[in-house]
Amino acid sequence: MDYEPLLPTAEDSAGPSWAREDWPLAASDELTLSLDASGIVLPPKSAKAAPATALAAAPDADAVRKAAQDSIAAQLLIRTYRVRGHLAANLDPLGLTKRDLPADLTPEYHGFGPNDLDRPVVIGGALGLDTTTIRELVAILRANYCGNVGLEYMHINDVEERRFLQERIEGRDKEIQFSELGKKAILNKLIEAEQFEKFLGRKYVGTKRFGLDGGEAMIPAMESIIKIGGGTGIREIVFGMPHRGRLNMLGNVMQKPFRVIFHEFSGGSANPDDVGGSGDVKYHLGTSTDREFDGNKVHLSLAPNPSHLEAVDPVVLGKVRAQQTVREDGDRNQVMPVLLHGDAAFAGQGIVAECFGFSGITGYNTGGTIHFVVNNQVGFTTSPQFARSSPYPSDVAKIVQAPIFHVNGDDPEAVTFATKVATEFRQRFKRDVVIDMWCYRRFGHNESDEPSFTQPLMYAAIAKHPPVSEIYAKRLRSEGVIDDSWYQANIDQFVARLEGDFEAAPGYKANKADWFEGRWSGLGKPKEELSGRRAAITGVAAGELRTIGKTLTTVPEGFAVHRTLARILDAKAATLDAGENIDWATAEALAFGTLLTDGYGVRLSGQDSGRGTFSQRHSVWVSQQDGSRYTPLKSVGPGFEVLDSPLSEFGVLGFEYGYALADPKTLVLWEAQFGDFVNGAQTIIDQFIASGEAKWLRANGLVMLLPHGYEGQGPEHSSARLERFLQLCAEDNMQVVNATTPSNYFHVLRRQMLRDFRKPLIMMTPKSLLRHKRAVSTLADMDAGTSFHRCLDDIGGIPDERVRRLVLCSGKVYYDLLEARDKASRDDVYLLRVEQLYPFPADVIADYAKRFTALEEVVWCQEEPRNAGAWHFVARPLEDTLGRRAVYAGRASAAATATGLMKRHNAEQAKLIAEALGAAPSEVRAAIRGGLKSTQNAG
Ligand SMILES: Cc1ncc(C[n+]2csc(CCOP(=O)(O)OP(=O)(O)O)c2C)c(N)n1
Repeated sequence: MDYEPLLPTAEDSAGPSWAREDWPLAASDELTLSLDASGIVLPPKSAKAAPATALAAAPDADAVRKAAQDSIAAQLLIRTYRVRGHLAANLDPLGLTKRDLPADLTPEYHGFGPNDLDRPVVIGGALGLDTTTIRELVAILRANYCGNVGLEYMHINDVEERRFLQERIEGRDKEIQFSELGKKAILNKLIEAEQFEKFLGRKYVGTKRFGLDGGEAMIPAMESIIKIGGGTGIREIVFGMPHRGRLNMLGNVMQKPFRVIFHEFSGGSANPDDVGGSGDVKYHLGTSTDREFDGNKVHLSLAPNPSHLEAVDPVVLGKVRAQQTVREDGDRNQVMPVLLHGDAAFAGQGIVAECFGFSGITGYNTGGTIHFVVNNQVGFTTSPQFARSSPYPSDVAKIVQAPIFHVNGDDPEAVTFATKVATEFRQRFKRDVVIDMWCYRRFGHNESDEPSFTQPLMYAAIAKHPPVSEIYAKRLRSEGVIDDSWYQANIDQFVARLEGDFEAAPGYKANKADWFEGRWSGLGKPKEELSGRRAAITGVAAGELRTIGKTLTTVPEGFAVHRTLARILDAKAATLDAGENIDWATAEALAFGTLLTDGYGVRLSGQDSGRGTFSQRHSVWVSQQDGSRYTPLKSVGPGFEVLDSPLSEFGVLGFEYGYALADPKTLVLWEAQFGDFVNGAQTIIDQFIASGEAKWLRANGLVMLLPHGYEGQGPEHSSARLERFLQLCAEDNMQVVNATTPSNYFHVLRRQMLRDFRKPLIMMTPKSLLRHKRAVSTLADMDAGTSFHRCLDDIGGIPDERVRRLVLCSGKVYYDLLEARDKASRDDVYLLRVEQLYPFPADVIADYAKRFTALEEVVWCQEEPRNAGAWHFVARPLEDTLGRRAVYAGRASAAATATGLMKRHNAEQAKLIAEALGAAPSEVRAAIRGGLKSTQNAG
């Protein structure tokens, strides 16, 4: 700090004073000032009248006036400290950050000169005082707001929340006081944190570990969250964190055996060798454990994560939400998310804001997250002034009015205190809270990186700076809490334990992987081959389907359903009665309803998913009279939720992936508004959905519904980028389906739950087919004994021996081909629909090809451009399967996914259909001319 302490007092020179460990305040300490939502100081409910002492001595008008002026100015001074005191807090352990004392925190600014400091001033109960002097007031405020903790909370609207925080920090004698036992526990955790890093540094010289050195106070802080959380009802915490200090967290908080960590340092795996997968670097791995404090057992899990900073945040939140549902923790008191962050990532990554945005939303709220920022004041080589536009890395948290504790990481008691109050706040108000721990990074970004190229001054200061454990041990020695031998014995004991584990590490052998336990027990890896049938009998007796259909089409007595919806429901009821012309939305609802009656949960989330972007789903009805909502599927089973999500892809998809991680017994679906928007969530797709099982042995049954199809709606409403998903397919990691019938959709959704394994399902879903006359199914197609088909027959009844041209396709283009083929009365063309693209159904295709003895040509037809769609994915397997190369019929390669011009779209579509059917060049030209004339949507 480069300013002189104000008005030094005995209390000031003794260092910052803070709240006592045994909070809450005694009744007599209660604050009597309150603030309304606008932050205006209101008279306290129980405020005593201004004490006679201040005024009695000066009964004349001038004195009364002066006393009133003093009181008003003193109140403003108090308020200024509450709002801005944190700006003068002592936060930087290195003392390098220039934090000038704001002028409005001085008494002079509020009109108090040197001669006014010792006059009694009435403050009406603020800070627990009726009367004080300005000298004393400033000393208290400085101790409360400008010590080693700075609190930002005056941006919070809620009076109760502000009062709660004020009560914990404001007033005379608010010193942080830990018992001797508590102090020793804190020091012991610091010793463990520090010695663990040093040990790794000695044994694995130059190996990356992203050490916590400089930020060791994070470890006792985490312990404090678990302890206080456990005492307030928490039974489970899901942690998400980046690389920094992760190994330390794994060993010292999550109790991952050190010998396993050392085994990994030597290139080994924590899992048995035969379990498969790619494995991941040791500082991305997760684990789980049970800890007990004060007799309270808390289950802890640390989610595995990729390098992509903050990407795990929504995954953790989704996991927590699922666990809260599974535990029936409706008030969200038992399961809590804790997210740790680096300062640069917290300020820079947009997903952080998306996650804050979830905190108050039905369907995504997790009852508040504790955010802990390891603010080492540098991001790789980048200094804060280049990394953010705000004074702190934590300003993003203000979008939800979260309180923010800034705390000096060299004062572990202050850090522990802040986490304690933060945990209490979360538990009391079920809202997000942030702890921004200022610290430093003793070495480079990793242990072989040279930091002084870019941070010479900081690293010169760090070289001279003692570790936090030494600073704290010195303090405890001076307080008489420990002596040298205690300190050294604790270090020796811990290092000896590490040595023992180090010796044992080479002999470590994993028994079994932990991925099919708890709620996952009974599930496992698929037993059938990748190319095999892997079916489940997903059909349901027509009678049962009709019963569910009845609920789906019955309007409750007195509910004012929209007129058009009433007509839709009548039509739907008629199709169900007839058992014919079942459309997509009905098939989907029947799949959901039957899963609910089977005892599974169903959670569908996406933008406007309740009604459906294309007005097709109507899973939530809104009363036209009073706006109330009715969700028919909830009457089928309480485990149904359909959510109109926030307008986010990255965050919401991550959340749903996390939900599905925790609950394999709920069909979790995320729906993109149009498939095109899915690339906003690319990190979740690449880093979690496609590769999570291979890296971390965590299966996942998430379904992605991606509206896809070329209908002339332009470059951003046509393609869900099927090709990108197919490129990611390998090692049986997920399933990609582009179904053409409602019944196949019904089956694939049910199959997702009814098999004894879970794999993500990527579904290209229809837009125009939602109302296409031929894209309908019968109840018989879904009746008992039926199941999903990986390929679907030609419905034209063409005799096998006449087939000379086999046209394979997937998705909507089938119906265009069908129409054109029928119009041309071609009986030599067989249209084979590949409904599931991955795992590729080579066996089924081979069986079909065998039937066609007169076959001359095989064609792959797609409506996507040549550099997109399935072509590059299927070309080689088709050749391998059929022994001949397929001819391509589709759009030319293109930079934009689709044209925005309807005429051009129609011409392109007509051309590719004509080519697929083997039309003569003149016929193709005619088709193009026909397409160019048409402004109607032909696709
Ligand atoms: C999304 C993303 N972009 C870039 C990187 C590369 N990267 C790894 S660590 C790091 C700096 C992170 O700084 P900070 O968040 O302050 O954490 P620290 O390493 O200082 O603890 C960067 C840029 C990454 N891992 N993730």
